Amino acid sequence: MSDIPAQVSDLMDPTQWRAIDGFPDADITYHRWVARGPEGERDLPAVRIGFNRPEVRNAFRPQTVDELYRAVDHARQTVDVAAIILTGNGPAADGVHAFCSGGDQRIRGKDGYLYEGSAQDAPAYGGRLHILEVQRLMRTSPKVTIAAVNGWAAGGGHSLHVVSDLSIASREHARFKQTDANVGSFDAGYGSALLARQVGDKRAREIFFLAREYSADDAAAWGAVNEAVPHAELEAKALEYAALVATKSPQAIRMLKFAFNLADDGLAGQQVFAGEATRMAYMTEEAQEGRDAFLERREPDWTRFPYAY
Ligand SMILES: CC(C)(COP(=O)(O)OP(=O)(O)OC[C@H]1O[C@@H](n2cnc3c(N)ncnc32)[C@H](O)[C@@H]1OP(=O)(O)O)[C@@H](O)C(=O)NCCC(=O)NCCSC(=O)c1cc(O)c2ccccc2c1O
Repeated sequence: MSDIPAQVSDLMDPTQWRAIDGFPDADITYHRWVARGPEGERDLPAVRIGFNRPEVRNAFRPQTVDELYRAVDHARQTVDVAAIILTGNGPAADGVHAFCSGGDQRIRGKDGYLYEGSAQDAPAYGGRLHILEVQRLMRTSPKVTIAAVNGWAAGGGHSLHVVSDLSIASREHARFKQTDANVGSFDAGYGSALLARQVGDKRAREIFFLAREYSADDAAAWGAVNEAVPHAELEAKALEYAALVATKSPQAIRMLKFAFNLADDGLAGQQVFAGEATRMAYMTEEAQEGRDAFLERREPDWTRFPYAY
């Protein structure tokens, strides 16, 4: 039985989680959902990733993004994980809750976000904008990402909820504000284009151009989040979603996720979808006949396989 981890957030019930080896609590926390009982401990099919910088409304700096990428990729490669819950730890000392407030403006250099100690003008230390790599990984990972928006979702944090497959918002504390244009930034990729798909073009332009603050109920009414729930129920609801996803066929879920992404992701989306189609084809006797014929140095015998109509 693993140790019960520290309670990293008001909503996290530590008895339901175990820390994941190799991921010490730092700018993010990363936990595996578990069931503990008299018979011992059993892993359950979800992980929880929490932004862990509540003092800056969970803004991300380059090392946060590195840790986030590594955790999302670890979850991607963990075959008994169906869903990733992405949320923010907190609240901060002033009692304010945050999901994520985007790039940390204090360490923004002239060409991106800087690692601690990096000299702005040294050529080896360019600024980073690699939250976009995390967004791409979230799209190409077969795991369903569920944003549990517990507080402020602003700027690049707003975009992370937009890119998530599903979003649930705390009715009391979730606040949505797309501040990119306030600070001379713009997510001109998924953060704006997918938002327009979700809420409609005029509303998406309003959200970006006016940078006003919106509530969980606004977001639910517009289809930007799946549900607004009482704050105390937010993580339980996210786990309920994850558990439901895990009752479905893994193959069907990944084909559906990649099918939803395909048109918007162009040829890159087609490639991801097609990769899974190839995996299914490899499982057929027909494809195996091709492999076997090559290895046995004979002509393949396709006569058993019809030209289906
Ligand atoms: C999120 C807020 C609306 C919350 O307002 P509130 O009044 O509750 O809190 P404060 O403003 O007082 O903040 C408390 C405390 O936290 C610090 N802080 C908050 N957000 C950040 C931040 N993003 N960076 C650094 N510090 C932050 C704040 O300074 C206070 O500190 P004190 O020491 O004074 O106590 C409000 O905080 C807010 O509007 N935050 C900024 C949101 C924002 O503009 N984010 C950046 C948008 S740009 C972006 O995220 C982005 C990143 C990328 O990497 C991209 C890559 C490629 C394309 C686009 C990208 C992109 O757009």
